[in-house]
Amino acid sequence: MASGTKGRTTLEVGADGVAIITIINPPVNSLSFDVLFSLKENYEQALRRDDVKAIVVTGAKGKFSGGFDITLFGGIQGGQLAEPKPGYIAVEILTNIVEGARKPSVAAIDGLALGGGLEVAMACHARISTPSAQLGLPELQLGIIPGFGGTQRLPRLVGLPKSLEMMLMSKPVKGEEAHSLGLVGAVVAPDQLVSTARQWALDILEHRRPWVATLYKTDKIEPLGEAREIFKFARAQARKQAPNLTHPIVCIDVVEAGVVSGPRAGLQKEAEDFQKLLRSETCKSLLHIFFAQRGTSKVPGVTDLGLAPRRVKKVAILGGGLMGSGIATALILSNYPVILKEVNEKFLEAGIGRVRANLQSRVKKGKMTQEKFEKTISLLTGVLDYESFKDVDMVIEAVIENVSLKQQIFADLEKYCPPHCILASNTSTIDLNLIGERTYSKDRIVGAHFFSPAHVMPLLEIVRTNQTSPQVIVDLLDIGKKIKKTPVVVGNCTGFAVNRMFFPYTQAAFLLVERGTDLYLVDRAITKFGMPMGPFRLADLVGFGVAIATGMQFIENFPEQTYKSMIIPIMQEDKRAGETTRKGFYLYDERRKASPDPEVKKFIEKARSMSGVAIDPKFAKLSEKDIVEMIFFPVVNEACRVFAEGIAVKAADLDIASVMGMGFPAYRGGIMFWADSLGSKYIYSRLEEWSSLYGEFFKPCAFLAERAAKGATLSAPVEQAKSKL
Ligand SMILES: C[C@H](O)CC(=O)SCCNC(=O)CCNC(=O)[C@H](O)C(C)(C)COP(=O)(O)OP(=O)(O)OC[C@H]1O[C@@H](n2cnc3c(N)ncnc32)[C@H](O)[C@@H]1OP(=O)(O)O
Repeated sequence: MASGTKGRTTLEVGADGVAIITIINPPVNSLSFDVLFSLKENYEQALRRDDVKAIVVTGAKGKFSGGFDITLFGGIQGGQLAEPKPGYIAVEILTNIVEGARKPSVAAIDGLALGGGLEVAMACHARISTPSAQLGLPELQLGIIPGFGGTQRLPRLVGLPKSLEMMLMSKPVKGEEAHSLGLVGAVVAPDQLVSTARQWALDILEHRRPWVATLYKTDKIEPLGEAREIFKFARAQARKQAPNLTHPIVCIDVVEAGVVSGPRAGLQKEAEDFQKLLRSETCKSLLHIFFAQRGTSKVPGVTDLGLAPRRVKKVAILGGGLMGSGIATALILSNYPVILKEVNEKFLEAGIGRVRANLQSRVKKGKMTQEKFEKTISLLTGVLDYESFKDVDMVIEAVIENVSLKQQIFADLEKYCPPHCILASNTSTIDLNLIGERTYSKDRIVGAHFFSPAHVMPLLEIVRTNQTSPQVIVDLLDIGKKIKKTPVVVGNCTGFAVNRMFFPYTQAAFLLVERGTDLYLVDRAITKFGMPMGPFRLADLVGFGVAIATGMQFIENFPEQTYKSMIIPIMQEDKRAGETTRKGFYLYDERRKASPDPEVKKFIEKARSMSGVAIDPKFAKLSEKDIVEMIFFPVVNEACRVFAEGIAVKAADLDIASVMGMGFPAYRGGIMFWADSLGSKYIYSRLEEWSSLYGEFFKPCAFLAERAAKGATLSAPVEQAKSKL
C-alpha cells in the first residue's frame, strides 16, 4: 500500500516556553498523512515536555495550509492507499489531543488556511491572521464536506448563516472579515504574526485571554427554532442552485446533526458522511476537474522548453464591439494599459462606453470603488489609426468574422507594430492560416479566443498554428493567468475546440425537433442534465446572426458532419434574431424573462418540409435520457475527432474546454470524462444505430470506433492508445 509519504512538521521550543510547530509540505503545505501524524507526534511531545507551556501552530513560507493533500484522494478511492479509521484525525488528533490539551495553542495564519488547514486552526484555542490570509472550507467544490471537524466548529465560531454560506459556496474570507466574524482573534502584519501568536498563547495560559474549546461554544449558534428555519432555507437554496447534487444537502444535515444532537454526534456523522462522499462519482469528477484545470498550462513541447514569458506592457485591441470591449475590460482590470482602435468616432465612443458600462456594473454591485474605477478606465485609450501601435507588445483583433477584412488587418499590423509584437485574433471559428495568409511573420500569429462576456467568462482558448512560436504561447499563457482566465492551448482548425463541440450540440437539437421532439422539452432535459441553458435558449442568447455566420463556416468545412436545418434562417426572415429582438425560440419580456412561443411551431413545420423529413412518433416520446444522449453523443463524437486530430493535446483539456467554454457541468467531470463513465462501447453502439436510422450526422468517427472495438477509454492519450491497439 502507498503511504502518502510527503511533508512533515517541525517543533522548536523558545526561551519563553512556547513551542512552534511548523507545517512544511510545499507548495501549499497540504496535510498528507505524514504531515498529520507528524503533527500528532510533535503535539504529544510538546505536551509531555516540561519546558513547553504553550503551543503555536503555523505554516512554512507564508502559507498556513491548503488543506488535506488532495493528491491522496485518488489512492484512497482506488483502495491503493490505506486511510485511518473514520474520525481518527477529527476526533482523536484534533479534538482529543489538540483541543483537549492542558496547554493552550494558537494558530498563526498567513496565506492560506483552507479546508483541513482551517480545521486544524479551529481546533486551536485562538487564531491570529494577517490581513491577506484566506480562510475557508472549500471542500464542497471537490464534492466532499469538511472532514476534520469543520462542519461543527465553523458554525460555532461565525454562526449558522455565515458558516453555511462559506461552506456551500466554497467561499473563503480574508483576514479582516475573519476578524469581524470572530473566526480570528486579531489581524497583524506578517512580520508580527508569530510573535503575537506566542504572546497570545501565554496570555491564554495566564488567564488574560479566554481559553476557548470551540467545539463546545454555543453563543454563536442560533436557538433551535431559528436554526431549523435557517437549515430549511439553506436546503431550498441548495436544491434550487444545484438540483443534481447531494453533497450540499449532506453538509447541511451534518451541521444540523451537531446543533440538534450535540457536537460529538455531529463529528461522528461528519466522519461517516465524509467517507461516503469521498467515493461518490461527483467527488471523482470534481477532483478530475481540479487537476485538469491546473494541467492546462502544462503543454508538452512548449512549457517544458525553459522559456520565460516576456513582459507585455501595452496591448492594442481592434474593434470595440461586444467582444473587443469585454477583452479590453478584462485587460485593464488586471492593470494592462490598452489602446482600443475603431474605424470611426461613433464606434469608438460606443466601444469605450461598453467598457465603462462593464466597470460601472462592478461599482454598482459594490465590487469596485469609484476611485478604482477612475484608475482602471484611465488605462484605456481610444484611437482611430495605427499611429500608436509602434510600441505595443500584443494586438488582439476582435472585428467581425470576415476573412478578407481580417487578412487586411493582419497585413497592416505587420507594417505598424514592432517586430516582437504578438499578433492575436479573437476569431471564434476562422482558420488562423487563412487570417494570416497575407503576412510574413506567421510565427507571431496566434488565436486568443475569449468567450462572451470576455471580462466574466473564465476560459481563454489559445490557438496555435504549426508556425506559432512556443515563446508566443508561453507569453499568452502568462497573460491568461494574469487576467485570471484558465487557458487551454489548442491546434488550429475551423472552430477550434469549443465551437467544434458546440456545433453538433445545436445541430442535434435541430434534428430532434424536426423529427418531432418538443423544443421546450429538449431545453428542459438539457438543463436538468446540468447545462446552464438548453440549445434553443442558447441560440436566442447568442443571436441568430452569429449562429448563421458560424454555421456557414462549419457547413463549408465539415459538410459530411452537418445536419442542414433551415430553422434559423426561416425564423430570421420573420425578423426574429433571438433575445435582442425579444423574439427567437422564446418570447422575452422587458426583464428578459423567456416564455415559450406557440408560433415557433409553424417555423419548425416549414423547416421540416424543407429538410424532407417526417415526424417520427418515437421522437415525440423520447425520454429525457434519450434526449440527453442524442444531443451529447454527437458532441462526444466531435470531441473525439478534435482529440484524434491533435487539436487538443490531452482529453482533460477538452473536459476543461467543455466545462468552462460550454457550461458542461463540472460535477460530471467534463465531456470526455463523462463519456468514459458511460463507456466507449455504449456510445459507439448508440451512434451507430442512430446513424443507420437518421443519417450521417450521427456516424461515429474512426477514433471512437477504434476505442470501442478495443474497449479502451476515450481519454487515454492518443499515442498510448495507439500503442495499445
Ligand atoms: C478533510 C478535509 O476537510 C478535506 C480537505 O481539506 S480537502 C482540501 C481542501 N482544500 C482545497 O480545496 C484547496 C485546493 N487548492 C486551491 O484551491 C488552490 O490550489 C490554492 C488556493 C490553494 C492555491 O491556488 P494557486 O496559488 O492558484 O495555485 P495552484 O496552481 O492552484 O496550486 C499550486 C499547486 O498546489 C497543488 N495543490 C493545491 N492545493 C492542494 C492540496 N490541498 N493538496 C495537494 N496539492 C494541492 C496544486 O495541485 C498545484 O500543483 P501543481 O503545481 O503540480 O499543478
